[in-house]
Amino acid sequence: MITPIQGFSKLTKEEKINWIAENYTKNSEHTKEVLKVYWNSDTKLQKLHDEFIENTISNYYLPLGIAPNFLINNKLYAVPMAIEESSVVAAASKAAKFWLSRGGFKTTILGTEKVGQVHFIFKGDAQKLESFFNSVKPLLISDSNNLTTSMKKRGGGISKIELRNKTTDLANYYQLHCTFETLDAMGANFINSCLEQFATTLKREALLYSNFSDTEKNIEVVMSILSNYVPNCIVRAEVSCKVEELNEDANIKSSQLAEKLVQAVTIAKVEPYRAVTHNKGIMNGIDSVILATGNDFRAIEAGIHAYASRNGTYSSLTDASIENGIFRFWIDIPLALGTVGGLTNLHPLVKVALEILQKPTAKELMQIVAATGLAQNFAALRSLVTTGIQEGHMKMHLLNILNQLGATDKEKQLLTTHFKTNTVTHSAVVTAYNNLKND
Ligand SMILES: CC(C)(COP(=O)([O-])OP(=O)([O-])OC[C@H]1O[C@@H](n2cnc3c(N)ncnc32)[C@H](O)[C@@H]1OP(=O)([O-])[O-])[C@@H](O)C(=O)NCCC(=O)NCCSC(=O)C[C@@](C)(O)CC(=O)[O-]
Ligand SMILES: NC(=O)C1=CN([C@@H]2O[C@H](COP(=O)(O)OP(=O)(O)OC[C@H]3O[C@@H](n4cnc5c(N)ncnc54)[C@H](O)[C@@H]3O)[C@@H](O)[C@H]2O)C=CC1
Repeated sequence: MITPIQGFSKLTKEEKINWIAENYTKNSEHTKEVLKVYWNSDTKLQKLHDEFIENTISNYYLPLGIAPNFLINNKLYAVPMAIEESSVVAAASKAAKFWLSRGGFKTTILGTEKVGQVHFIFKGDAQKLESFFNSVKPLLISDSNNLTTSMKKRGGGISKIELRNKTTDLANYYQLHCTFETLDAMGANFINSCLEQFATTLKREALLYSNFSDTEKNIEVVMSILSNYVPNCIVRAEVSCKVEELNEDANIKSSQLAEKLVQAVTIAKVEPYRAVTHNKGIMNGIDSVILATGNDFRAIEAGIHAYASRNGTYSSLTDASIENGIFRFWIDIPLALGTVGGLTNLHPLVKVALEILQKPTAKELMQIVAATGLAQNFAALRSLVTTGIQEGHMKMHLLNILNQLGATDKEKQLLTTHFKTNTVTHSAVVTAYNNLKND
């Protein structure tokens, strides 16, 4: 029987591995071997990775691929993508190549505002709180000067602090709703440090405020934390061309393709079941660049899905139109990204990815990520409304199936050739593999 363990965090890495392998896996020697195969032979590099998180036992690899030919605002990028799913990098590459000869992607930063909140309980007169807040506001700013000096020198810092009365949602609930400019940093640690200082000042000054009653003096701060919902940290990416330029696909007229693409987007705007999958396709592109560049994909995912629901129903992140013979396809997306801080200056592969992207600022990275998400959606929709998704996706997935079957290099070569002219399905690959084995 497995029993709980005390002090797991204090064990050495070797001891942790022994404990987990012996208690939770059938063949502990095999488990230990697998975990160790993934260690880096460079012990210094391995130690760096061990120290990124806690209780590390091994590394978890994801492939890093490249989608070339992204023309974004007339600058040519090769986009690094870290992802486990076949056909995603191919799809982004195909879409980038398609738009390369049609003017490329045009992107615009619509805002860079980050948000953080001090959530607190105040039992008393809302108007007195308002007067107190107005008197204490300069102190909130000046008490955090030591935290904000460098950011201000760079051109950023605290943009605004507002008092928000939320008592109609929850009794006695108020917020300091604060906005920040964090430039090339995602800003979580900067914002959280500022908010915790605001909370300290708020509580301290309330105790000294003579207009408050004893109850009112005791402001209860519940928590101080940034928000990952950043509807004003937004980038737009778009592509457009004459309808007749949508002319690469056999078996469909360009005008018909344009209409079907618009219909596909319209369905995803009105039907949440479809919108979720539609946006999943967009996130294939977004997450993989976020991961490759060492950004926080949980923060990005949470913020984007909240934005997709901002009108009360989960809806498409992309938009499409046909006007005056021009097909236009675009995305507005919230992205709080960093090109300094976090893992960005620590993880050697992240540094390479950022170098491949020509060492972008956070604003440039927002534009690259948005263009990749848009490209991914274009590729998926183009497949969905023409051949169906399986044709291209399964073509890319073929090697995974052959690897699962244990095919040799020679067998893979023969079967890849066979499937150039035959439809890939899981059962067709198993049959072809068995036939080859029995020959
Ligand atoms: C898969 C393709 C690209 C094949 O497309 P194809 O037309 O068979 O490709 P091709 O062999 O004619 O090559 C054309 C270009 O595609 C790219 N390409 C082609 N093959 C490769 C490869 N092996 N490695 C790298 N790049 C590749 C590459 O850019 C290449 O140009 P080249 O490099 O030759 O100058 C196409 O069918 C496609 O775009 N399909 C969409 C696939 C997709 O969206 N996958 C995501 C996973 S499915 C999903 O999760 C999302 C979804 C679909 O549910 C979202 C939604 O519902 O909206
Ligand atoms: N809810 C969330 O999303 C939370 C996320 N996090 C984590 O916080 C990390 C990101 O926090 P950050 O504060 O961005 O990183 P960080 O703590 O590494 O700080 C980055 C620092 O870089 C400095 N800097 C140098 N050059 C700069 C420039 N050009 N522009 C702006 N700053 C510059 C600034 O002092 C800035 O504070 C991520 O790892 C994230 O996962 C942490 C807590 C909560």
